[in-house]
Amino acid sequence: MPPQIILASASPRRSELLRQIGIRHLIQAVDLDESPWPGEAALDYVQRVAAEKSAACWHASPQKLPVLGADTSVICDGEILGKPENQAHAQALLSRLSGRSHQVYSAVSVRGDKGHGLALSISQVQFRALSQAEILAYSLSGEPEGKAGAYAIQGLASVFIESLTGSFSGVMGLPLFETAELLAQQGIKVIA
Ligand SMILES: Cc1cn([C@H]2C[C@H](O)[C@@H](COP(=O)(O)OP(=O)(O)OP(=O)(O)O)O2)c(=O)[nH]c1=O
Repeated sequence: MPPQIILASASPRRSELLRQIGIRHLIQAVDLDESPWPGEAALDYVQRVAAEKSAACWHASPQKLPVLGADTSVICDGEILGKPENQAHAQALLSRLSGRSHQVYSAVSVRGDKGHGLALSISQVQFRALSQAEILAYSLSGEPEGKAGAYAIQGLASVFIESLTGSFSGVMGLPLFETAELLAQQGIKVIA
């Protein structure tokens, strides 16, 4: 069966989530400067970066398949936490999240012959208090690497999460409700 879309992302989580809903895709990751602009609000930032990822791939792509780009950011006290640079940074990020709630913003952008669609998913995640031993062990597990906020809801960190309001798939990197709506705009149906 031929691919239905191009996924403009190096994230294995996004590919896994697309597979979960049966969307056949090629992977063509794009390399962008993902730094926030000075004074840029987090809500604007995630949407801009998702749109830039799909645009870069769409303009470079010879196959005229719809292109999907996404961006996921963890926001604590209005600040974008980003991915950990090393284990010490991962521990610092986890200490910030311990015993409190934060937001996860996930934006999806789909471009195709039928135009451009952009959607945003906002989730609220409550972490229980983490001990120093847990923060250390988790940072050594390798799981924080490459993950916004230094944790993976789909992994071991699930035991830190007291509650989630919003979208599990959105926190993991690709909100599937919004994704299905954007794909439908391009004539791609997930179910019937
Ligand atoms: C919060 C959270 C994030 N993540 C991941 C999803 C994304 O891969 C990553 C956020 O970084 P992104 O910059 O959104 O994506 P990426 O760099 O992995 O891939 P690309 O830019 O090529 O699209 O964090 C999880 O896997 N689980 C989680 O619980």
